[in-house]
Amino acid sequence: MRYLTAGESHGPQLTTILEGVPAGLPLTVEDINDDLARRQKGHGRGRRMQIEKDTVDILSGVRHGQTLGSPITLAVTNDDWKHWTKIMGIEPLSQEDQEEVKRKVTKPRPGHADLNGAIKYGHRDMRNVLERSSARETTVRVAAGAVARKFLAELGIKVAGHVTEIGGVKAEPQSISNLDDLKAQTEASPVRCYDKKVEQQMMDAIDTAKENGDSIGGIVEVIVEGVPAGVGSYVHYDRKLDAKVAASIMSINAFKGVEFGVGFQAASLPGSKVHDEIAWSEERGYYRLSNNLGGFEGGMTTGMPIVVRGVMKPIPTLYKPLQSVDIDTKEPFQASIERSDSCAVPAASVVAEAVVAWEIAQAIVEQFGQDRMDLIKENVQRMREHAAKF
Ligand SMILES: Cc1cc2nc3c(=O)[nH]c(=O)nc-3n(C[C@H](O)[C@H](O)[C@H](O)COP(=O)(O)O)c2cc1C
Ligand SMILES: C=C(O[C@@H]1CC(C(=O)O)=C[C@@H](OP(=O)(O)O)[C@H]1O)C(=O)O
Repeated sequence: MRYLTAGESHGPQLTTILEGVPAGLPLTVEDINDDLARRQKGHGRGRRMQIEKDTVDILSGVRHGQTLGSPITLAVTNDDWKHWTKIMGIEPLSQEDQEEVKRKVTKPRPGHADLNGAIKYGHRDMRNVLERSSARETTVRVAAGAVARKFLAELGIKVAGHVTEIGGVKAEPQSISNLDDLKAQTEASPVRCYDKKVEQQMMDAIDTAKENGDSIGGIVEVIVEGVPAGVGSYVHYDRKLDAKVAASIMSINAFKGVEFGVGFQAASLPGSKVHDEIAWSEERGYYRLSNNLGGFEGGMTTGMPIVVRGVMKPIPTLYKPLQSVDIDTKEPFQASIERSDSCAVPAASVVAEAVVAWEIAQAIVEQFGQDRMDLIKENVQRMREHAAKF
């Protein structure tokens, strides 16, 4: 399975084409809209989220509520487009419109793709860069992820994402063993954090940053339960599933690092506190006495929950201006801005769920059969039985 996305932040719509989703997967717009709505929430979002009410149109690849095996086209309309039809118009500008729309973006914002993208593509108007580098694109990645999540649910695999840290305020390591309970707590939280004790502190940290014209980042965690052991491979660098999952997290705008299980703490722990000892029982087959490695050994799943975290840097557009240089005049200036999120870590936890769900679903389709939901289900079940008896 693979997908491409297209669309500018203030253009008419975002689109994705999903290739290789097996035939026979039940799929409705509601399955996708639910995740789109979850991505729009979260304390710290800016005014744009009041304009947009993201919903999907399924334009191909689904008939009577079932996938066909043909490419699936998903589109989300930008409600803000109506305010940008001239600035973002597709046709060449008339003389009269040129006067009205002539203001180019020549002042690159530190932390954004603006300057590097302009140098790379030769754009003297950096709107040509920022429109596509914007995280608005994550809308359709969440739509693609919702399809992957539906696929995984058919195989009894659950995916949950949440926030574990915002602006230095940390949640207690979670002790909830049931993923459904964890999800219920997270969904009810304005910062998508299961730890009620720190929720208010997280919101206060966001509000303080905003009052100071600043922004903050944080850490999100995604847990995937129910993936059989042996998905991925150790035989080649580009078949290692942990590497693909890490790349998917790093592909989210503003993400700067990834860890699995105990992650970076492994640098200071002895091996006896890191490696997950192996046990066997009649009911469970092989299992681990701990899950410090976050569900991966040798680029393959261990059968334990996958636990992956990503760190998001603070939002780069600040109300407190940072210094930059105008690319036309070469004069220094201090950027001031009109609107931005001050913290998007809760929203990013939904994006992280989506990209991880896609990678796991893709690995399963590749390993257990490409075309038909019923055959994939049988093959996954066979693999589970094989592992239990092994
Ligand atoms: C859900 C989400 C919302 C974001 N909202 C904003 C925003 O409102 N303002 C902003 O400056 N950056 C925002 N970002 C981050 C930028 O898109 C990102 O930092 C920028 O494109 C540069 O990419 P890089 O940080 O990956 O290098 C957001 C990121 C995500 C994931
Ligand atoms: C539109 C979304 O996020 C946007 C991501 C973003 C950026 O620079 O990444 C900048 C802001 O866009 P605007 O300048 O239009 O307010 C955010 O609102 C979204 O998440 O749907």
